[in-house]
Amino acid sequence: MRPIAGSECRKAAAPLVLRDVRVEVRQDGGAPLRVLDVPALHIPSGARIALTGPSGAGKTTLLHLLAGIGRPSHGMIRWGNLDLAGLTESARDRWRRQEIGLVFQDFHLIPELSILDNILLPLTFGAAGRTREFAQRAIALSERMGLPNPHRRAAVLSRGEQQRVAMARALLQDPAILLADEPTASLDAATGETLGTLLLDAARERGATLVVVTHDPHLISRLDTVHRIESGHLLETRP
Ligand SMILES: Nc1ncnc2c1ncn2[C@@H]1O[C@H](COP(=O)(O)OP(=O)(O)OP(=O)(O)O)[C@@H](O)[C@H]1O
Repeated sequence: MRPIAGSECRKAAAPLVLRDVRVEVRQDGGAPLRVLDVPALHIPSGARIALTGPSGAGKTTLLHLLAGIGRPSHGMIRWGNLDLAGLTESARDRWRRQEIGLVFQDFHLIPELSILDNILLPLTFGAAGRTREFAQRAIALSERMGLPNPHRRAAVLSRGEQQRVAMARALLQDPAILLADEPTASLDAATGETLGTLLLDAARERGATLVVVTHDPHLISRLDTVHRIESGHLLETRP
């Protein structure tokens, strides 16, 4: 497939290193409950990684830490020289807008807005501004994702179409790191395979690091490395 114009001038992703990362939560003033324990994790630049494991194991918690959404209770998270866990919330938000394309588990679309406006949504919060170039890029991404008329409202889209919008939005600013939470969940097999291919192609064309939370065996088989999490513990790695 044809790369989207403008994607040739991207930055390379930095490698990711986690050490002694723990997340503890407190509910109703009770004792802290450990929901994630990652003694060590290294994700090289441009790697394509699956995070898998049972429901409630801590996969989304880990993915959000990699995106700088929340901070660990303990430990170190570094992207290259950047100490992500040491940044303030606003600095992490800025960093995420510049470096990360994130596909949330439940899409995070605004139903009243069009496909196009949903794809352009990240510009509302960042410094980049909604330029003609970004609008053209959003239309190109929408076509690339196989979406219908970009002026249709998100409210009328199927789940597969919503997922395509979420993926186009994640690619808008040509991120060096792509993170996706269950991108093929609750889609039929054919749609899941198509969206998996779009995601893998997008990562490959950019040389982006790709981390995917998934239970989908077919998608897992197409990624380079599989990390399994159970009850908050990062257990095994399959190259
Ligand atoms: N802020 C929080 N407060 C209380 N519990 C939390 C919090 N964040 C995560 N948890 C708990 O941590 C555990 C891991 O949640 P997480 O969403 O990371 O699991 P998951 O592996 O992504 O699950 P699923 O596959 O069902 O999406 C769950 O038991 C969840 O309830």
